Amino acid sequence: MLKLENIVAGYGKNRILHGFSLHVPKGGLVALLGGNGTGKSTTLKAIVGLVTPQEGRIVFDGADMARVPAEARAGMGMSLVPQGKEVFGGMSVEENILMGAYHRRADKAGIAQDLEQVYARFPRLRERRKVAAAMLSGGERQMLSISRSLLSRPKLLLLDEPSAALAPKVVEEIADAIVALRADGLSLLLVEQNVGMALDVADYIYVIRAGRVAYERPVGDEGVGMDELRQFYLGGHDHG
Ligand SMILES: Nc1ncnc2c1ncn2[C@@H]1O[C@H](COP(=O)(O)OP(=O)(O)OP(=O)(O)O)[C@@H](O)[C@H]1O
Repeated sequence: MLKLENIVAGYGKNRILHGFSLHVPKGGLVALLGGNGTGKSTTLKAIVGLVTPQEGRIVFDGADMARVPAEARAGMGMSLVPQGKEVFGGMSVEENILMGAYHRRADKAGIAQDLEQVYARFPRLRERRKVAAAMLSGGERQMLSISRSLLSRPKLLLLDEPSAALAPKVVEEIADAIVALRADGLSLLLVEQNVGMALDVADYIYVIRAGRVAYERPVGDEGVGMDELRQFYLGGHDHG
């Protein structure tokens, strides 16, 4: 679904990614872990086209993204749920969700169907659909951001630290929602600082450090474990 090959990217002369590679298979749930300022958000920006790589290749659903502008990438089926849980506070929950369908606003029947699906997945949003989004809790805002992305009917969902600043119980709810989306056939790239949550949901883990892959492993019986990962994640020693 998504392949990053030796991406070199940054801001002006400030290089952040130094040959970063990553693969999200169709239907896969891949987690990208790393500390503050290691290049996780920059990776997501490169994928959606907000940062242009100086070197390397991004292939999405079989197409080279080099000449595809950011606006076109959303229409091709990738959607970013940005960090920060930003919502349009003065607009209702439903109006916020519907903004995700802006590029296909003529498809009234399809949009109604997708809205129904999103409400079935997040009943709390249905209950609060008329409420101003500013009134929502952090967890509800995260659900709203995910729902807005889903209204664009993505093939690949990119999530930037969905667990940030949420209580453990709410993180569990978000994790359950992510697993359910994957069960529906969506491919997901989850950027996280919450190692436990990532290990619970992902089937493959990358750790980024200083703009490079420091560690990568499948999750599971014979794959990566919490102790091992913690050692790499917290900066024990470099790999490869
Ligand atoms: N728009 C920008 N212009 C210049 N430098 C930037 C810009 N955005 C990010 N950076 C720098 O790039 C580096 C990597 O940032 P990035 O946001 O990719 O890190 P991150 O791994 O997502 O960290 P965090 O978990 O804190 O969000 C940081 O040193 C940051 O200061």
